Amino acid sequence: MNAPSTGTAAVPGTDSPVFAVDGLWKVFGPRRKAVRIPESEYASLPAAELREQTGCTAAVRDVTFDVRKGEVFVVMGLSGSGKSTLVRCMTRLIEPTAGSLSIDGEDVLAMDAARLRELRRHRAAMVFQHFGLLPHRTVLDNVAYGLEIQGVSRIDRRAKAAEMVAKVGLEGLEERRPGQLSGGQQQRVGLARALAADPEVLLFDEPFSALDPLIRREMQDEVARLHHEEGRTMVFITHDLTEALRLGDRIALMRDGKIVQLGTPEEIVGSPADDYVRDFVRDVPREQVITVRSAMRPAVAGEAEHGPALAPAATVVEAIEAVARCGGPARVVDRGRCLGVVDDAGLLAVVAGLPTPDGRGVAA
Ligand SMILES: Nc1ncnc2c1ncn2[C@@H]1O[C@H](COP(=O)(O)OP(=O)(O)OP(=O)(O)O)[C@@H](O)[C@H]1O
Repeated sequence: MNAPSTGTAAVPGTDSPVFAVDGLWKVFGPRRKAVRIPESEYASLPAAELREQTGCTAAVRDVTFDVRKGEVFVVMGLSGSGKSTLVRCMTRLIEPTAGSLSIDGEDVLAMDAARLRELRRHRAAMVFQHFGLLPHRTVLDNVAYGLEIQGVSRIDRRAKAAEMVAKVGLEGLEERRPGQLSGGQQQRVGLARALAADPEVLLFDEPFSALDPLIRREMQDEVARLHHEEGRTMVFITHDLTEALRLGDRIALMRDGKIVQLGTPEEIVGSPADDYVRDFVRDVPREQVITVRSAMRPAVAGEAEHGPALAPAATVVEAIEAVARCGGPARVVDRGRCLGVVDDAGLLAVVAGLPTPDGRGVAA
């Protein structure tokens, strides 16, 4: 098994971390103190043996990552892999067992109750799958609720709430109650409520998993749009690979409480860290994720001067269209400089799962 990748490719935003998580553990079970994880030898037992011998579950095992400013960081994994526990630990809705955790350099584990409240209200707001809306309040009042708790005046909070309701596309529905809305609309109210507090980070816990596929897609587009417009840092939990690939700048793939790979969608699909990840991404249409930066080869004899130009982040699908239209190689151009070319052989190799010129994309 390879060491998990750290996801070193360029992502939007800067490199300064918002959240820094280091060596984090969460152990559940009545005997968790007695088993002394992570210090004891129990820490290295596989999940089933640990449960058998101690009755404990290590839901999060020695997890380390940063969430960078302005990125969408996706935590993905099958049911029971530890996603929710991990993200709840980040604002101490669940107390971690061991490890360190900071937000903007401030130690979250050292925060007192008042500081924690401030963290959850102003700095890292959570959007849940079950929207937690107040049934007897109108849409507008539900959105204003968080501001009410913060002590914002009625006039100001209603103005802010109206702005957020419009932002998530619910204009005209302000006076309805949650029961008079569809699931997707209710999720939009939940989103508007979280946005109203203007948090530095939005944490989404499988927000769309109860929605039907079309509405789900619509909500994903909504999140992508909001992210694009505002550049807000987001942490997004999902068990759906398509959702993860669509939304994530980087993805942490979890299995049995551990991160088995952390990387960009292209790194996860193009260079799976082990057989588990390879199996996970087997059915992903590679040409929609792999970029021409990985598929290009050096230009030879005059190729750098002719042919359609593509940005390095263009996908192989886009390149196939360009190459098919012009009947020759396309150039990969960054700020006026030709980095290389993609031709039909290189593009077909990606589709076929053969190694790309940069060594990625070894066949599954
Ligand atoms: N309060 C708890 N007490 C005991 N075990 C727990 C508790 N909460 C979670 N677990 C266990 O920890 C592991 C990780 O659970 P978690 O809910 O974090 O996974 P998940 O990946 O979010 O799953 P899902 O996608 O189903 O929500 C599971 O084995 C779960 O049974």
